[in-house]
Amino acid sequence: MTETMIAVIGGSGIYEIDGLEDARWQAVESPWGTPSDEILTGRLDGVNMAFLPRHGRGHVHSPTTVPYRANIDALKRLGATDVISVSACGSFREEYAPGHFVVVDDFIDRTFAREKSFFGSGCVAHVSVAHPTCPRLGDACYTAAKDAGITIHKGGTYLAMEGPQFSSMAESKMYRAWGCDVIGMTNMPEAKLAREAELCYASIAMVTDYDSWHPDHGAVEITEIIATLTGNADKGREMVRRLPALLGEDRAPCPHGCDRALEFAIMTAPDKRDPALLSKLDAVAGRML
Ligand SMILES: CSC[C@H]1O[C@H](OP(=O)(O)O)[C@H](O)[C@@H]1O
Ligand SMILES: Nc1ncnc2[nH]cnc12
Repeated sequence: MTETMIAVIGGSGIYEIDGLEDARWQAVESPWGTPSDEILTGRLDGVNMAFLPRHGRGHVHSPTTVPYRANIDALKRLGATDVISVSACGSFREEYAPGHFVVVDDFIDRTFAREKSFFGSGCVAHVSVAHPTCPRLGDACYTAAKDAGITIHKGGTYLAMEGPQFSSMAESKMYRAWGCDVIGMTNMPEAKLAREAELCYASIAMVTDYDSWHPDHGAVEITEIIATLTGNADKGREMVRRLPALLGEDRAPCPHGCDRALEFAIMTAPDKRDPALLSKLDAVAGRML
């Protein structure tokens, strides 16, 4: 058994969580750069918690400039075992209405201006992201949200776009035709990096709008998104408050293998590995190096 640490990455509109015992914001240094902000740590119902505002307090980072590698590395360094991403999103389905939550279980990654891996020349690794989220963690979020009276849907494919502009109507219709359910700008490469770092990752998408495909709704307006976000953010915090009781203080190995993702992934021969890269990989892959 390992001691659980639930890390929450708060998206647009979620810059803090309340109710933590021994709460303190702490700076965590990472060889992958400076994380989006300090990390709020504490305990909730006896379980270790960490909270990181993805865009930084005051919303400093755009979806492209969020330091995804530093964020995931810093959470791993602190001892996180489970990462829950809570994000605003647009919806491609009539029944996934603004104010509803979706447990995302797959992604299409259309981002193109971000560093997507901890690995590379000098230490090459290929992890599987066939199933990019953790069903155990997603199920706990679903139960927590239901218990909090939130309308939540199980399962959805999230289209990760580069942004920062919203999609054109033609793009929106195309993503819908591809079978995508929701759209946002931040869950990639975050989910891929969490897998490389052997962290369980669940994504809860909070619907704020119908993107631009819907004939009865106009273009996405940031003012409308912000209005919906305010209500969603309170619900998101309600869901988080219920998670420690569901996940527990100690954690059995992940039945889906998220915590063993690197086991056969590293390709580079030990004598060909770059010592400088290996030293940066101490937290993410130290177990395997
Ligand atoms: C505020 S609307 C656009 C913005 O909101 C989402 O951010 P996050 O995923 O961090 O909640 C979306 O991905 C865009 O970055
Ligand atoms: N329609 C949308 N497209 C991309 N990111 C979003 N975040 C919230 N709504 C969005």
